Amino acid sequence: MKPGIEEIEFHGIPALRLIGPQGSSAVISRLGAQVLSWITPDGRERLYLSPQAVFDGSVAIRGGVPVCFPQFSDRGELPKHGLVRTREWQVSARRSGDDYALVTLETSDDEATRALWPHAFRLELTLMIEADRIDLELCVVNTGAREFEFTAALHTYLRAIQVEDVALEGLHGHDYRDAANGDKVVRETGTELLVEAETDRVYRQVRRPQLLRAGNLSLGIQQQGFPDVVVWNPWVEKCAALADMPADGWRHMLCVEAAAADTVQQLAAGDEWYGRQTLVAV
Ligand SMILES: O=P(O)(O)OC[C@H]1O[C@@H](O)[C@H](O)[C@@H](O)[C@@H]1O
Repeated sequence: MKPGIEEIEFHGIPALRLIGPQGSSAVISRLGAQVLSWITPDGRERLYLSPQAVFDGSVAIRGGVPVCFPQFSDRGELPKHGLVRTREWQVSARRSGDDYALVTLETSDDEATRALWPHAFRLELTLMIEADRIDLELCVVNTGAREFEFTAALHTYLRAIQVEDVALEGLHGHDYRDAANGDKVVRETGTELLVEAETDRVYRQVRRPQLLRAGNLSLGIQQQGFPDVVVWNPWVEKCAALADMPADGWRHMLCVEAAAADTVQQLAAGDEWYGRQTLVAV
């Protein structure tokens, strides 16, 4: 099948399916511009989407790649992870060629966002699929007359058969803020990160790619523009407290997020900022 783009309903909401080369595909919803599925040519789903996720816009969809902006997590006065996860985005570009398909969705400030955050902005989220990879790019445009500050993330939920069998390489030597341990700042001394308990870390100023080794679901992960990498798994107890996760959900996911979480970004009036995350099946 030639690469292309189809309008579909996914769990009852409008979405786009990108057909990539060699049987690959991805789904992105207009709600939150959230990538909800990525299937590689081997037929495997690479993203985690909770079977109890809610799709009515009352809360963010649990899984895939939520877009966090203009605030990461609860590090500020705004709702957790910002304002755009439950917004309807518009499709502003779509194209495909022999070896790729690409869509861009966008959203901008309105009365509801300005009531909470008094700034004018436009966000564009571009998803491109090729045979063995997806690229996600978040573009932030300051359309107002004053500089603003923001934090942001592509909050990627990677699927794991069993998270206890996963090892994440590439973070050695970086400092991280350990949100699961009183926000202590710790230097990573291990060559691989194993998930053996609740994990909620912001690795700072990461310039190397990571390798997620997980049996035959291994992935290369790379980012540009985003300075930090967040690694999150709620483990048993915190997962049990999440209404939209099944009891064993923690076992089948690991969030490896491209983020500007601890490094606040400043954007002058009229300027644009770009952050990207690339996932490659290896
Ligand atoms: O439940 P939410 O709002 O999707 O957030 C999930 C998690 O997102 C992670 O990025 C944060 O580091 C965690 O602290 C947080 O719990």
